[in-house]
Amino acid sequence: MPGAYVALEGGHVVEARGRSPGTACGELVFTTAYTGYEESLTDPSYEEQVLTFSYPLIGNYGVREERFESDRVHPRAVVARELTEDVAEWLEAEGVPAVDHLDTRDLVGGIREQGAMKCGIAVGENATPEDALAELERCPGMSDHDDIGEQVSVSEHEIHPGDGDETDTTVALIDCGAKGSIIDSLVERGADVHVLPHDATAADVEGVDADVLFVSNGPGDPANFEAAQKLVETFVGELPLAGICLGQQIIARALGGTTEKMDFGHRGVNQPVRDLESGQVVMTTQNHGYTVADPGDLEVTQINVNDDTPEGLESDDLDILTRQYHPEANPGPNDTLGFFDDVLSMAPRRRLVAAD
Ligand SMILES: NC(=O)CC[C@H](N)C(=O)O
Repeated sequence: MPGAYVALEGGHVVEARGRSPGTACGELVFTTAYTGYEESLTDPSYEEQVLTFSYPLIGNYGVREERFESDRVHPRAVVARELTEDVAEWLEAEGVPAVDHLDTRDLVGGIREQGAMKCGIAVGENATPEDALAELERCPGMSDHDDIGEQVSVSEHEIHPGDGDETDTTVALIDCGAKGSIIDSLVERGADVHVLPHDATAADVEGVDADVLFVSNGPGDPANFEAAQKLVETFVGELPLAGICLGQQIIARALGGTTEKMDFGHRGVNQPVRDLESGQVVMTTQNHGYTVADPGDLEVTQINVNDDTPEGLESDDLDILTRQYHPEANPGPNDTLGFFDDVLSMAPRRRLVAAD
């Protein structure tokens, strides 16, 4: 596979070693996570992005399906300093182009200085720098993917019954590209989880008799999830609301807030977050390129220690609880798993049982 090229916005082309053939384009982003490559590569939030690993060796403990967060690889292409044979074979089987043996430090430095950028990739026997540039040329901007929810969401209602005999909570989870661990974290706590498509209607939510409306993580610009935002607007004050990452952004927008694109985002497993009430700092897993700029009617209760961006939003009056980071971890630390207990404690039926 002699030809392997990465064309960067501005026209600079970097030569690499081809590990999985094909052509692709996407938004070039990096994660600093040093483990959890299977979880990251199957996280639907990476749809339409090209994922660069800043940790130099990726694949050193193999590839196991039980660690996947969804049923396929989501980044359009993968870049690393060194990919093991296992990972290269997996990506080739999935039809996802991959390159290594390039200076990822330089690449990451460039993204930090210039921000996340478009890139084009061409890998194969006859691939040329011009092929990579042609990919770059045809690459849409992240916000132009207005059908991105369709690419990652379930198309039909799915039910995941809660663990244990008696369930006292039903969660309607709006699937904007949900990681499997979010569903598992709720099911493990006994909740029945009804996964609904990203464009579910109010009647769909009413049909499952939900105690909590939960908006999942997901890819792209939160402005492109109009249906989910409308659902939140419909149920605010009627049902407790919870959200993770894209879910936080959608809920903030529905409550009169705004979101904006960050320069290069937060992606990694050691992002420090401070709780403003307790002062406690916890380590979190993150993967986002947008942030809440104005929280609207919500209160900011947690912030990122590095740049003060909002990490937790709440409203006691309206029963709303959201996180910008990923409490479900996978990959990353389990410090914030208690979020799921806090979300379920907002459910009216749980409150009744707890009061008995
Ligand atoms: N993990 C996520 O939900 C990401 C949210 C959104 N796509 C962002 O990049 O900010």
